Amino acid sequence: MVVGVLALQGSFNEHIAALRRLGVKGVEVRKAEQLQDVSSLIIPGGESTTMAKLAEFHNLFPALRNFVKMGKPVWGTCAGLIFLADKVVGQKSGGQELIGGLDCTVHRNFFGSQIQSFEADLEIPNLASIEGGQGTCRGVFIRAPAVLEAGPGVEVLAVYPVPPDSNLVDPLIESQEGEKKVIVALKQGNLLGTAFHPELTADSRWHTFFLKMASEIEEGASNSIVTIEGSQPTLDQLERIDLPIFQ
Ligand SMILES: NC(=O)CC[C@H](N)C(=O)O
Repeated sequence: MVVGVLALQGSFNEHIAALRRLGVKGVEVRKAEQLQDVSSLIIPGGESTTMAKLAEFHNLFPALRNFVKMGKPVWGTCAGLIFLADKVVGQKSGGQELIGGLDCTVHRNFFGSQIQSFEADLEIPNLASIEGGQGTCRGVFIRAPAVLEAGPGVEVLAVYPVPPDSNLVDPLIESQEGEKKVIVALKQGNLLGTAFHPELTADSRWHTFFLKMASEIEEGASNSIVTIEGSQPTLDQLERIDLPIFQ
């Protein structure tokens, strides 16, 4: 399995570095034909309107949509999540092209502007039960989107409370205590979406989760994950690796 990382704009280098720390080779994807050489794809965070313009300029959308429709594993983080959503609100005037496929509505800048970026611990029971480790992960939210509603086929992997000053009328999830929440991580078949940036933390569980998901989807196929020769780290080594931003 070769993991492609859409490398038009945004945090593609950080995803490739996160994969490298797991001993997995990530390949930069900038052209439609390069999608034929990868079996899964990460769409990084960045700025979705700019990324969409670049994707349009390089005529990438038909190939990206086809990749999703073929059932290939795709993980969108932040702007990448916006790309994967079937419906987006809060777009710049004129909107932007989307890949679609993830049955949900995303608010593009739900948590506000750049200066309202924040970090928070997120409860991740499903992820922790599969990947082990503690029951929370650090969410780095940079001008982050949120999922306002999702279809029945969507598995919710993390939620976050709606800020009290939000003008959102009808969030999807209301807890027993009446607290309103939005979805910030979700999965539907071959598609994974996170509104935050796991590639900016030392916690590799979202990447290992995606790699497992991709392997499962590809099960039976002859190709397996391409590792960087001689660099497969032991768990012990992984713990000692320097962090890009947050521990
Ligand atoms: N960190 C991010 O990817 C921010 C995404 C941003 N809200 C957008 O519209 O594109």
